[in-house]
Amino acid sequence: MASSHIILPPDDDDEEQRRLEEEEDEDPWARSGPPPAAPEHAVKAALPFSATCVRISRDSYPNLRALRNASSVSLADAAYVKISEGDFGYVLDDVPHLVDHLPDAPTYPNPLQDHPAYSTVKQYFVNEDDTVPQKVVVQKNSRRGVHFRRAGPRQKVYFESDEVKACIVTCGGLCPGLNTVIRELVCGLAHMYNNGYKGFYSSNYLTLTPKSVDDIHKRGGTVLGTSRGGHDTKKIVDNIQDRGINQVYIIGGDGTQKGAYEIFKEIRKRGLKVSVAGIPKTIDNDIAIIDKSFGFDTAVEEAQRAIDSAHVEACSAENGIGLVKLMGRYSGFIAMYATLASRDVDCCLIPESPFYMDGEGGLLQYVERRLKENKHMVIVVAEGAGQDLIAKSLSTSEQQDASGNKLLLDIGLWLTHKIKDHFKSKKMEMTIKYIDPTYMIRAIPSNASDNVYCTLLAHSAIHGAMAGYSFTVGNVNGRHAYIPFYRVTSTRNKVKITDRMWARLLSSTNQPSFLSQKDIDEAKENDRTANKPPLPTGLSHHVANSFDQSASSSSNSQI
Ligand SMILES: Nc1ncnc2c1ncn2[C@@H]1O[C@H](COP(=O)(O)OP(=O)(O)O)[C@@H](O)[C@H]1O
Ligand SMILES: O=P(O)(O)OC[C@H]1O[C@](O)(COP(=O)(O)O)[C@@H](O)[C@@H]1O
Ligand SMILES: [Mg+2]
Repeated sequence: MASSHIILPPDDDDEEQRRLEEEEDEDPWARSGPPPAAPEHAVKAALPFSATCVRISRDSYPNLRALRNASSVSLADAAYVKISEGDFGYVLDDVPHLVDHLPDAPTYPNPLQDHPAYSTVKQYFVNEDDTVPQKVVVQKNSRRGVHFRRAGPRQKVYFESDEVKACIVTCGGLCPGLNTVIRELVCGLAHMYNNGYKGFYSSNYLTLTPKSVDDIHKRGGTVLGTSRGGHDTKKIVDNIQDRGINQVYIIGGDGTQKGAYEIFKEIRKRGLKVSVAGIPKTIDNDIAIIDKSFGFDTAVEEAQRAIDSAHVEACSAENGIGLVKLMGRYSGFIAMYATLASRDVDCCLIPESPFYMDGEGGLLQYVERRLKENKHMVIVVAEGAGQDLIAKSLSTSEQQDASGNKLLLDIGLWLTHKIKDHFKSKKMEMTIKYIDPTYMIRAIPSNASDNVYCTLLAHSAIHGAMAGYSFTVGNVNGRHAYIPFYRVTSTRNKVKITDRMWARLLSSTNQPSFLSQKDIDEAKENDRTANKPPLPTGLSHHVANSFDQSASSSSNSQI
C-alpha cells in the first residue's frame, strides 16, 4: 500500500513551544520552520507498512492556518500526533510507540506463542496492518476515512516478562467493573498499585498478586481506592522513574485520560522506556470515540429498579408522581437508556436538552396534563439537567470539585418543590416521591456482560503496553482499538438531541421537546462543531477531509 507518514517528534523545550503558540498569528511555523521530522528508521519501526517520512513544509500545506484555526490540538500536542495515509482516503490516526523516542529498543518473541491455552488458536496474533475504522456507515463513494490501530497481542513485544514492573491506578468517581479490570490486569502481570493520582507519590501502595485479587470482581468500588484532584505530572513521573515502573495502567474518565496524556508526555520528554495504557472508565458514558464505557450497562440495569419503585409509588397514589434522579453530569445517557428500557417513564430530562417550567409547553403544564389523563406519572432526571434554572432561581455561583468538575445543585429536590408548589397553588391533590439512587447505582459490582467487557479491555491494554504503545484502549464499532490520547480528551460524548435515538425517546414518553426552532438550530450547530474531531496541525487537505467526514451526520451513533 502506498502511504506517507507524518510524525512530529516532541520539542524538548516547553517554553519555546508555548511561545510559538502565542506568536503563531499567521502561521505556526513562520519563525521556526516546521518541526524536524523523526529519523526514518523510527518511523518505519512504528508503522505496519513501508512508509515515507514526510517533512511538512508551508508550501505543501497552503491552508495550514485554516486547519490550525479549526483545530483544538495545540501546536505542542501536534508533536505527538501520528497520521499516515493510504489508498482511497485511508487515514491511520496512530498511537505513539516506544521506538518513536527509543529507536534501538530491543524486541522479544511474545511468550504467548508457547502458552498452552493460546498456541492452538489460529492467528492468535494481530496482524500489524490491522486497523479499525472510526466510521462504518459509508456510501458508495465515501473515502475510507479515519482508522485506529487494532488492539491485541503482537508477535513481538518490547518487554521481557521478568522485566515488567507495572502499576495500576484508578481515578475519579466509582463505576461498576473497576475491580474486574484491576483483577484482569493483575492476573496478566505482577504489579504494584496506587490510590488515585495522589497515590503515585504517597507511601500508601500495595503489591497485588493474582491470589489477592482472585474474587475482587464480585465487589463494587475499587480495591485501590480513588480520588479527585491532586494530579502533579512531574511528581508522578518522578515516582514512576524512582520505582522503576515501566508499564502504567490508568483507569479513569475524561479527567484521568487527560492526566494520562500529561504523564505520557513527561515520560517521552525524559526518554523513559515506559508504556502508558489508559482504560476509560465513566458511568456517564461521556468518553469520545468509544462505543460504550464499561459499567454503563450495569448502571442502566440497576436504574430500572429505582424506576420500577417510582412507578409502583406513583400508581399507588391518587395523582402520584415518582421522580428518579440518575447520574449524568454533562451527558444524559444513563437517563436516556434507562427511560427507553423501562417504558414506564413519562418524562426524561437531560443536560443536553434545555427545558422550562412555566407557561405553554412547559414542564408543569405537561405534568398537569399527564396526571389528568393517567392519574400518575414517572419522571427521570439526569443530575446535570436544568442546572441553569436552579442557578437562576437560587442565584448561586458555580462551584467545582477538586478535579475542576462542576458541582451540581440537586435538580431532583428543586423539581419536587416546584411541582408541589404548582399543584398547591392550583389546589389540586397530588403526591410526589423523590428517589435518588445515584450512588447506589455506581457502587454495585458489574453485571455479566460488563464483566466480560472489562476482562477484554484489560487484556487489550496489556497487549498494547507489552507491544510498546501508549494509548487509550476502547471498543470502536465492536472492535478493540488503541486510540490516541488527544482523541479521547478533546471532546465529550453527549446525547445528540437531533439524532434518532432522542426522537425515539420523545415518541416513547410522549413528552414535549421543550425546544423552539431556534433551540433546534442551535443544537444542530453544536452537534456539528462538538463532533468535529480535532485536526492535528499540518494535515493535507484530503486527510483533513477524512477527519471531517468521520464526524458527518450519518454517524455511527445513529442506530
Ligand atoms: N486536564 C487535566 N490534566 C491533568 N490531570 C487532570 C486533568 N483533569 C483532571 N485530571 C486529574 O484526573 C483525575 C480524575 O479526574 P476526574 O475529573 O475527577 O475524574 P474522571 O477521570 O472520572 O473524569 C484527578 O486526579 C484530576 O486531578
Ligand atoms: O463522586 P462525586 O465526586 O460525588 O461525583 C459524582 C459524579 O461522578 C460521576 O458519577 C462520574 O463522574 P466521573 O466520570 O468524572 O468520575 C458523575 O455522574 C457524578 O456527577
Ligand atoms: Mg469525568
